[in-house]
Amino acid sequence: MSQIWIENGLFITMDDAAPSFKGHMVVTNDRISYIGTEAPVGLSEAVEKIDGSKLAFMPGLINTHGHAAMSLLRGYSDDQNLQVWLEQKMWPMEGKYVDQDTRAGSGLAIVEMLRSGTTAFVDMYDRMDQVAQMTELSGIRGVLTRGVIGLCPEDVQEAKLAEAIAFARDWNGKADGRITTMISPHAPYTCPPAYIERFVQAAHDHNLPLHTHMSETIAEVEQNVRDYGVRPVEHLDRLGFFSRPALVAHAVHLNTEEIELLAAKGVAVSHNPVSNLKLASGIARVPEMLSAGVTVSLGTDSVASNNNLDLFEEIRFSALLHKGISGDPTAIPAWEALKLGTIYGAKSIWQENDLGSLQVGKKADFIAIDIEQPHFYPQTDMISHLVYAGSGRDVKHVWIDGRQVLRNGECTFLDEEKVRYEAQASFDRLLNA
Ligand SMILES: N[C@@H](CCSC[C@H]1O[C@@H](n2cnc3c(=O)[nH]cnc32)[C@H](O)[C@@H]1O)C(=O)O
Ligand SMILES: [Zn+2]
Repeated sequence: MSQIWIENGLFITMDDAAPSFKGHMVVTNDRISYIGTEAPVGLSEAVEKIDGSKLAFMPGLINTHGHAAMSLLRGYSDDQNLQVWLEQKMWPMEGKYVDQDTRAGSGLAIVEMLRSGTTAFVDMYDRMDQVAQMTELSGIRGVLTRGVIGLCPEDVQEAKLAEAIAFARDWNGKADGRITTMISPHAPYTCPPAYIERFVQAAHDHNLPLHTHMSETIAEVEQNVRDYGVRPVEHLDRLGFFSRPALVAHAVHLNTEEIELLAAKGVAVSHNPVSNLKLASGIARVPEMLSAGVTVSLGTDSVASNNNLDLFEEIRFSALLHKGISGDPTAIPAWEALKLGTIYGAKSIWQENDLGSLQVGKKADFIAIDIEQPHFYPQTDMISHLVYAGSGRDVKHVWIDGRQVLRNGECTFLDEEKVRYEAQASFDRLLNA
């Protein structure tokens, strides 16, 4: 049995019953076994004590949409809209990837995520065995899925679907349960309807959730109406997509009926504010979705459209952006913004019983923030400070499943120098390939 005792820390729990307090937390093996203001009793003699007096602790952040391996393409194409960026810039480069590139790119992304306090990430890409292996090695938690673009001949479609199913089946529950999987047609505009139906069927057959990009741009919505006579939400609904647990990324352009339908069907939305701003896609109607009862969480999308994986930025953007465009300063208050990055993230990946808050019985996925810095003074409302003044660079330690995966800002299971070297080598090769 291993035990950790965090002494005299400031805990931001994400539990409405006790949002924040000075106190103690005990982790026994991979779960939180005690949290409270009083010192714990009856601990094992071998307990590892951690002085929490200069730190704030909170649940690890959950990034509910991204493409880790695209970290190699950071800064490769800025200041373009989605269509040009994807078709003329990303896809040609991605077409040159070999296994080592996906491995190098996802390694780089994982280091960046751990260093900025993300403990679980959703990843949609191909060559997913590489991503899964890096996930396993690094200690991070992943919800992984082989995304499929279906604009290809039928035999290639068959092979990709088979690969997506095989990956999801092989890796679900692996890495001590840190890896779970989903089934993902890339988007309604890159997969024909009959093909999407096969993903839905596979999700039913193998009891897996579904993930996709949806209603990201006005052009996408218009094209969907032109091609299929309905907007993307109704289109996916007709194809049975929402008959399974589903997580959709973006959902920027929704009308009120669509928001109500997503709420009624229990569809989770990954809001990617920075990527949506950078690609000029628009601003999702998050306050309306939240008041309609839609589960909304936060994603970075890839760094090729962000250009970093610091989820504290999405938290702050969601707190600011929706005030700005609604003219309502109470839109998405600090506590709600933090929930988007934590407990709502856990709900979006169907793991709210295990993740997203510091509560007894939950998995010990938590982060420690160095609050002895000027931007956290005066030390008053740390929830406000974390949202409006903090950043991922303030994260000092990270634990996942009770294992320390980041110590003093450095990954414990990955060789960061090697990761940076390999990312550069891959990029240099891709550029000249
Ligand atoms: N190459 C794969 C599909 C990969 S899924 C992930 C894809 O999503 C793309 N992507 C990244 N960000 C976005 C976004 O915001 N909207 C739509 N697609 C995106 C990315 O370029 C990548 O091609 C195949 O064999 O079918
Ligand atoms: Zn995406």
